Amino acid sequence: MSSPLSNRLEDPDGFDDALALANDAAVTSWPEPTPEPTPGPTAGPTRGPATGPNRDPGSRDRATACDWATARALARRAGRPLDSVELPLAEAVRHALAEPLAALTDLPGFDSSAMDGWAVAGPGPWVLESGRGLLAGGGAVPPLGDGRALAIATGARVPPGATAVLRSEHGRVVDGRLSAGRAPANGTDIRPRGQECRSGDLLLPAGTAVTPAVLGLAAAAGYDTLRVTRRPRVEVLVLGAELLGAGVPGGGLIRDALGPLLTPWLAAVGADVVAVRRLGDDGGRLAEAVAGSDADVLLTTGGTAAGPVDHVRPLLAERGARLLVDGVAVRPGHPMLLAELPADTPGPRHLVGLPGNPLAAVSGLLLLAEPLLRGYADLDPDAPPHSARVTEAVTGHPRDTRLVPVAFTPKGAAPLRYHGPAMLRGVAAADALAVIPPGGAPSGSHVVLLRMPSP
Ligand SMILES: Nc1nc2c(c(=O)[nH]1)N[C@H]1C(S)=C(S)[C@@H](COP(=O)(O)OP(=O)(O)OC[C@H]3O[C@@H](n4cnc5c(N)ncnc54)[C@H](O)[C@@H]3O)O[C@H]1N2
Ligand code: MOO
Repeated sequence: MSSPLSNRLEDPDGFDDALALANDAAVTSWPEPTPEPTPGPTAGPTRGPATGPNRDPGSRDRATACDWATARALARRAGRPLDSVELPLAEAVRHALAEPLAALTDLPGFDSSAMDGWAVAGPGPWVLESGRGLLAGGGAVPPLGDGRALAIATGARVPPGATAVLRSEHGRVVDGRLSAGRAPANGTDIRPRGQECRSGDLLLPAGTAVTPAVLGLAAAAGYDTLRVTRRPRVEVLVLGAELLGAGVPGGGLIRDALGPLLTPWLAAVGADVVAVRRLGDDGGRLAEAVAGSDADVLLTTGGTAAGPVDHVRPLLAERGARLLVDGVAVRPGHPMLLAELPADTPGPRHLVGLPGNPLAAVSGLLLLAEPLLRGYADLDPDAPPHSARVTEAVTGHPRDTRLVPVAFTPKGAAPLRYHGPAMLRGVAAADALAVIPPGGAPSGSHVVLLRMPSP
């Protein structure tokens, strides 16, 4: 019997073990990121609008397609940071700081106890002050005289005159006198005011991604709101008369798999999805939707090839759009495109055309949509290409780069089955798409990985 991983890539429609593999998968450790190549002067947009619906899509793509890294770099360059907005902390997460975060207070704002125990003044033993002691959040505290001690809780203000805090487990109280095995050195377990920062200190530079931890720091430093770069507003136009929005498909119709996938995916890479509209195969409705959109970016699915109802390229040509990326030499996903819409008309600046085949659409998300949208949002590319060893040989395309779903395992990146362009089973279990160069990747060789965005 073959191993559960064998023949995955030779038999893309065969029995799937992707989920079983994913369930066992542990995250591997990642070598240094591979820098993204910067396209040279000849790698930029070289052509105008597409040239009509009736040419052979394969030959068109070959003539104009760029490589995957150039596509990412062009998309990244096209997405220029948007204007800034002031948002309450809770809404600022997953944005980029539009201005440096400077402390509005010293941190800590007062000398505070790092431990539960006693504030002590001078070398012991000490006379213990009576009363309940000092708690976090208490007001001004009277000075502590030399030779005296006072119970104190973690986070409470240390009284003036105290020289150290003695931890509760290091002291003993007998008849109102506190003694310690060894007297604490001056400053022990006192967090001095301003230890982490002084008011006005730069805590984080502009451009930092606002993570939950950044929100915590901002709150600690006195912020209720943050000025952040606006996230791009994206409208998704799902094309295809065969697509159902709900229910079990049948009768030649299929479920729209991309609408549900795209909203959280786009949110995860730094965009706000303002609408997902299914437009069937109606070129007129598509034209109206493009003309009437007030989003920053339009994202279409399907209709990128040269079939009778593939309206995207012809419409872009009609509108005088410029194709920044017109096909990418990857499988799946080669018909993907990125267009710049004319600046003299209001509305979206860019349109990303994802191929209709679901895995091909995921390729387009990683190569075009993600870098473009993160550029708009001023976020670093979320998934700088990493690399890992493939756990087995992966067959290559003769000329193009293959993007193959892989799961992270302790032994490296394991290619998954069901990676055909129309399939989602492989990618649903994947941590990344592995970039397989033309000709293939031998077992154990390093390949670049395009990671799935975290939810
Ligand atoms: N003569 C050629 N035909 C095709 C070529 C080619 O090189 N020469 N390339 C093929 C490749 S590769 C792809 S990818 C597709 C891209 O076509 P479109 O972007 O025009 O996509 P559609 O034709 O609209 O759909 C393709 C396929 O995907 C299904 N689909 C579409 N949208 C969805 C969705 N939201 N959820 C689930 N599935 C969807 C659709 O039903 C089709 O089966 O062109 C090939 N043709
Ligand atoms: O390249 Mo298509 O985009 O294989 O599915």
